[in-house]
Amino acid sequence: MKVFRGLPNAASRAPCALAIGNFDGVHLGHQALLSDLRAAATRLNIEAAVMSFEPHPRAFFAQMLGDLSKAPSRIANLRDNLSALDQAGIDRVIVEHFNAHFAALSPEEFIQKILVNGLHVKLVMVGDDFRFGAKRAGDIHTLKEAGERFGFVVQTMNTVERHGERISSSAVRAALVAGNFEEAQHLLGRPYRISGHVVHGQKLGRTLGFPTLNLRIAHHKPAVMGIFVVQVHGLSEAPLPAVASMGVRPTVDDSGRVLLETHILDQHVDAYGKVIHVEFLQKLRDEEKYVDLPTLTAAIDRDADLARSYFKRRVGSATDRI
Ligand SMILES: Cc1cc2nc3c(=O)[nH]c(=O)nc-3n(C[C@H](O)[C@H](O)[C@H](O)COP(=O)(O)O)c2cc1C
Ligand SMILES: Nc1ncnc2c1ncn2[C@@H]1O[C@H](COP(=O)(O)OP(=O)(O)OP(=O)(O)O)[C@@H](O)[C@H]1O
Repeated sequence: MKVFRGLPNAASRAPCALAIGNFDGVHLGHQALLSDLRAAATRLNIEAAVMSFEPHPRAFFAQMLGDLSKAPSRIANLRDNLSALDQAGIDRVIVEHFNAHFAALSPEEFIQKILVNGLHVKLVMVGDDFRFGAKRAGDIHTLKEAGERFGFVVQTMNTVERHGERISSSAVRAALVAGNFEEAQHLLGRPYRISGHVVHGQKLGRTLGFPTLNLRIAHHKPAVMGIFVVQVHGLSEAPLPAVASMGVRPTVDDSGRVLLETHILDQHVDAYGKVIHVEFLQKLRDEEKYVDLPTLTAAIDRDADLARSYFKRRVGSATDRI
């Protein structure tokens, strides 16, 4: 899969079937749409392409208004979203920088400059609620009318629902914020995981007795925040039981930088530079600012014990079923 930051240059503009959206989390609704897109592209013998936006348009508008509480939290980082698009068989992803210039494009300008001249679209696949262009003025009818003029087809997708509710990134965010990882898994069609390269931390964890594998989180508002029971994939055949903290570590750091720190239970692993996948299983608590390091260490000690009990219970219930 090829990834472009902004529109590809003229040499890379092969005709394509295109889906447009944020695709945060690549949930089951997205996957159904991408599967139809893949089939249409194969039928027409053209590339399957996705146009996505960075930052999320609602995060951009929230920043313009100076009210970050209006920005949507982020389900997945770019690496995980791209990897899910790759698995869906997409050939090309265009990550468009969403800025004031882009936001001001009228529906007609978006169609002419981006879809027709920029991407040579032959087919556009969208959900039935699709809106685009400045002030969200364009809809499926605008797109279909332009398709007749410019020679592309518009194909729409019926809404994919679960228990009568539309599956959406917003629904996944709500499940994650509530710590309901089972519901998130039902909406995503796979367990909720965050992946990344292990980076060096302040190495304070070792002296506290809890060394951690640290992943940098590039965005400021992850959908999960707090302390969690997790398991780590990518270091051995079986996933490793662990406990993790996603947050800004107010006791030891005032930079406001978000980190995902994972302590593997009861074994030493050296994973610097490796890519790991942290799967979230249960929320234990919110992050706290402790008065000193011994109080913090005692709290992490309790978290680790709770995580060990979680895994023991899980083994117990698996043996019960045999
Ligand atoms: C299970 C767990 C729970 C944690 N809870 C908190 C917390 O509530 N408040 C906090 O400031 N830091 C918390 N931390 C982060 C620690 O402050 C951090 O891991 C420690 O300072 C070592 O970081 P370093 O190895 O990157 O230096 C937690 C870490 C883990 C692994
Ligand atoms: N449940 C669904 N069924 C069918 N199509 C969907 C579904 N969810 C999203 N789509 C379509 O997938 C494309 C990308 O969607 P996008 O990520 O922008 O929306 P979303 O998942 O509803 O996210 P948010 O909740 O952040 O608005 C759009 O064409 C959208 O209409």
